[in-house]
Amino acid sequence: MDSILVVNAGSSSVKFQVFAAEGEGTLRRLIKGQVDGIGSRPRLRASGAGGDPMADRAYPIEAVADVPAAMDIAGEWLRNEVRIHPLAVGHRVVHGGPDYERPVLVDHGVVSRLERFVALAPLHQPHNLAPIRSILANFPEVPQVACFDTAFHRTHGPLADHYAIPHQLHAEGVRRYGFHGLSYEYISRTLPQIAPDIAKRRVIVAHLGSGASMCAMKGGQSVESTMGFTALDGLPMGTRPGQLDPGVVLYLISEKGMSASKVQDFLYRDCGLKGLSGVSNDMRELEASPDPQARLAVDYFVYRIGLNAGMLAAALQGLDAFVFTAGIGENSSSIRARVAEQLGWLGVTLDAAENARHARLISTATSRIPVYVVPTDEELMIAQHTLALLMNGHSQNPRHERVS
Ligand SMILES: Nc1ncnc2c1ncn2[C@@H]1O[C@H](COP(=O)(O)OP(=O)(O)O)[C@@H](O)[C@H]1O
Ligand SMILES: CC(=O)OP(=O)(O)O
Ligand SMILES: [Mg+2]
Repeated sequence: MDSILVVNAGSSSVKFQVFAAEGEGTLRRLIKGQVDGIGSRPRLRASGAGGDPMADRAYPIEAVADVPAAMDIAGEWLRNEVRIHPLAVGHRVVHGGPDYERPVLVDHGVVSRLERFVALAPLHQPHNLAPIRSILANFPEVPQVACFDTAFHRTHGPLADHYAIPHQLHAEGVRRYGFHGLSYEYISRTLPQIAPDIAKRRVIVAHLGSGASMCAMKGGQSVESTMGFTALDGLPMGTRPGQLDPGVVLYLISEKGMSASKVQDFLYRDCGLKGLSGVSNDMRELEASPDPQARLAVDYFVYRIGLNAGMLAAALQGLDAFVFTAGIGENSSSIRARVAEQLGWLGVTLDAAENARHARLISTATSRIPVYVVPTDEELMIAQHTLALLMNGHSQNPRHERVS
């Protein structure tokens, strides 16, 4: 059977899915899996078409210390135990820079152009490109498609796209790209099935995972994002600080004598929930911890989501709905409840029981702003783009099938 393998390396997880490509551009999910808890509680889990478990293995923290180690575990399982031979492979590539506004078939030239953005996404880009390079070297006949986090945000107008810096830097690519675009694209294509009228209006989507950002959408298109040139800006994340006065970076260099690479490591790996709590980068561990610093980190996360929601509501000149997605947004009813409290002044009232059972609609019938939980599916988005590129040579409007 013709299958498409999708690989999505995030900052705390490697996610993968295998789809059967059936006639007329239809996809059927065969396998869904992930290695998550990298650096905290590593675990490989995978399930088959009907959700039947295929693997569930825990690893000691030192056995899966980073994303490449997680990638090896997922790759070995798929090769040696599932024995898949995909027709094509679709990859999430976090940074597409100014050149790529849609998915692209990969060759050596594309890989070298994407390597230029490694410095702009050091937690992701190297891990996105490593499997592409390895498949190019070992299975050059297998088509590969790169799908970009940045592409969905290319609808930003000039005000959202600029920093107040000399124009020459913007011309050479120092812009507010925005990330998590495959997740937002999936929500944008799914919302019309859930709430058709609302999908046409002003919506804030909060992608709260290990990396976290929010997107202001109007009519299903991105008009503003909390992330910018890199995936460091905006909300606090597992190990990244989110919005930070650039003066702090100058202080680290001039007063602490830190080199550029030390500062890079610090900002990408030692800050955020991990740095502030001193306990963990993993929201599950912070929520379970009695440590006051862990509580401060969770409070800060919730507070900054509220502040940024105010900013995005201003960009949209109002708000018609709020959507939670990604690891924390889909699974933590207590974070959702606390964020909703912050959004009370905008007209949000949660239904505690619906929130506790992770319902699709979690606001009360009288809430002025409806609040939804929509599990994201970046891998399905990537599979659709990959199939569309293989079939038509372009991927502007992939079919959006619901898959089991
Ligand atoms: N039940 C849960 N409660 C709270 N947080 C959760 C839960 N399940 C997952 N998470 C959090 O979600 C985050 C991972 O989200 P995910 O979207 O998979 O991240 P990424 O793709 O960036 O690696 C982690 O911080 C993890 O602790
Ligand atoms: C861009 C980004 O932060 O991605 P992730 O949340 O998957 O780490
Ligand atoms: Mg992710």
